[in-house]
Amino acid sequence: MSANPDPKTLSALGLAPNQGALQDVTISGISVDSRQTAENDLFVALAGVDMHGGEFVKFALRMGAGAVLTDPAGWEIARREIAQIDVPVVVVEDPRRALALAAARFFAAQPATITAVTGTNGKTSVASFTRQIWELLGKSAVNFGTAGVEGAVSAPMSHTTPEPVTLHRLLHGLQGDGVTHAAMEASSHGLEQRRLDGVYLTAAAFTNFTQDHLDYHKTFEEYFAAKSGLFGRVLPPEGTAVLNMDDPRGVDMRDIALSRGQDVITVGHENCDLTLLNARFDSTGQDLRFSWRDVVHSMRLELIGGFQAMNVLQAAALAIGSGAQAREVFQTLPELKTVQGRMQLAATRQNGATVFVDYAHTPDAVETALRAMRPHVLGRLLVIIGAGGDRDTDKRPKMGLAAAQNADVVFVTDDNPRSEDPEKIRWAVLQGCPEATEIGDRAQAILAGVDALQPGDALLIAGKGHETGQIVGDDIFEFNDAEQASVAVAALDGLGA
Ligand SMILES: CC(=O)N[C@H]1[C@@H](OP(=O)(O)OP(=O)(O)OC[C@H]2O[C@@H](n3ccc(=O)[nH]c3=O)[C@H](O)[C@@H]2O)O[C@H](CO)[C@@H](O)[C@@H]1O[C@H](C)C(=O)N[C@@H](C)C(=O)N[C@H](CCC(=O)O)C(=O)O
Ligand SMILES: Nc1ncnc2c1ncn2[C@@H]1O[C@H](COP(=O)(O)OP(=O)(O)OP(=O)(O)O)[C@@H](O)[C@H]1O
Ligand SMILES: N[C@H](CCC[C@H](N)C(=O)O)C(=O)O
Ligand SMILES: [Mg+2]
Repeated sequence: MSANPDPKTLSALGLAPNQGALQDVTISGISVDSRQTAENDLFVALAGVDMHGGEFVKFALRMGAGAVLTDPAGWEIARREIAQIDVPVVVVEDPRRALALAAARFFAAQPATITAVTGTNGKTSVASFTRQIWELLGKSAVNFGTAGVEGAVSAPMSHTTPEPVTLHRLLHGLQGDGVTHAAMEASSHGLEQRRLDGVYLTAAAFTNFTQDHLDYHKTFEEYFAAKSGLFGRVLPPEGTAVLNMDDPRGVDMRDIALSRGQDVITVGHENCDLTLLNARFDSTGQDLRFSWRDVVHSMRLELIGGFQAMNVLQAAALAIGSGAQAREVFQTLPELKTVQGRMQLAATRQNGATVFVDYAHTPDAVETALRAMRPHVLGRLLVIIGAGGDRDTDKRPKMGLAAAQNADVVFVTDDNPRSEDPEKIRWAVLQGCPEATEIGDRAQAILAGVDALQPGDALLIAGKGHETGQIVGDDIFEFNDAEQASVAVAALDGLGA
């Protein structure tokens, strides 16, 4: 998947040199980092958070760069530092967008059907459900984002939304592998930096908007503006916008989508195209009653948590908006599996009590996960929590409090103590939940939690989700919550359990 496609001219990439040597040249690759620039690459000098890529033009040229793309500030810096630039230079106001469009043209091929989802929470879940629906309809499909590439192709990824060269190399490779359908996550960083502007989307979804990433976006409005770019800029007018109208910002997104001439599918609890009318929860899932443009359907979901139903309906709407038949899409829903490490049913005791694993590692997430579980549980709700070392210390007692307020029984244990003294971290968590049982060893805590389960009870093991290691000092010990839950159930109920 890593090979570059055939070399192309700047003009074929939509780039016209206006500085340096004013001639069209053929480039063999595109690079945004001088350290990774190869002979005849187009080097793209971008404004960074700390420095400007313009400072590295001289190094990129030494590496053999065949052309440069930058903004006026980058050009100023480069010109100051380099006596004469003999390669063509393209100076534009928005080089990130020019890069995204050029990368799309350079790699040329993309799967025919691509959807993107933005929102503070639920992106990975909606993308995974969309891919699963397509697979159940017989398509060759992937989703990609925080959890890497999953589905017809598996690969790790370092970003939720990769920068354009990595993104289009991936899409080109997927198309070559016969993948026809891809569901991607659009992070607010990715949208702000125009990383996906060259992707041809058939449909795009908005899940919700709450506080996050204010370190990068500075204000709520900037953060919203980044997200709304998915509909205002990236999704073409012939695309379908799938919007969660339960979120107050859904109305703003709808105005933007309609002003661009996009089709809109609204999703929510009242008066929407796809309306969630009712849900009945039980120990392993929920029965949904929903309407699609006034026709009522009912369907079983083997998923825990009211918010998962909304994620599933948004995924269904993305599949419909990309051309699938609604009735066929709805028939796949009972087959959907939860996303790894997110409200994942990890084990069931012989007495019927259940054990779930979730990635909740903030006070808000602990509360959300426990509240979502409550209607599924006839008996008591037990939780195991811990807080990471070398991370926000302020959240520790708050996580303890969220656990105490929303669960009936709390165990406090270790979760990646890293360089810190684990006892001190547990002590801080316990300030919020003084009644909790403290068991430092995570495997022992899981065993104790599972042992305490009576018929009708459920246990949530929070914090590590899909993680496969426990970080202690500089060591990483193999550890997986779901695996440990199964081990504990087998030990207590016998191996056949
Ligand atoms: C905050 C942010 O998004 N930063 C991105 C940004 O880097 P930057 O602005 O800090 O770059 P810089 O270090 O100041 O350097 C400026 C430019 O000079 C170049 N350079 C630098 C040094 C050198 O020797 N030669 C050289 O050419 C750099 O490649 C860069 O283009 O531009 C780089 C190139 O496009 C990105 O790799 C980098 O992502 C960094 C790695 C990152 O971690 N981003 C995270 C925050 C991110 O995008 N996260 C979201 C998900 C968030 C979430 O939902 O949790 C994601 O989609 O993954
Ligand atoms: N629709 C939703 N509304 C509220 N909370 C949700 C929703 N979907 C998921 N969550 C919560 O958010 C957590 C992360 O879910 P998910 O990974 O799907 O989100 P994400 O947007 O991809 O997050 P990230 O930005 O970290 O990649 C889940 O463990 C769950 O507790
Ligand atoms: N990626 C996040 C999540 C950590 C989850 C939890 N297991 C922890 O180690 O705190 C972090 O590194 O802060
Ligand atoms: Mg994600």
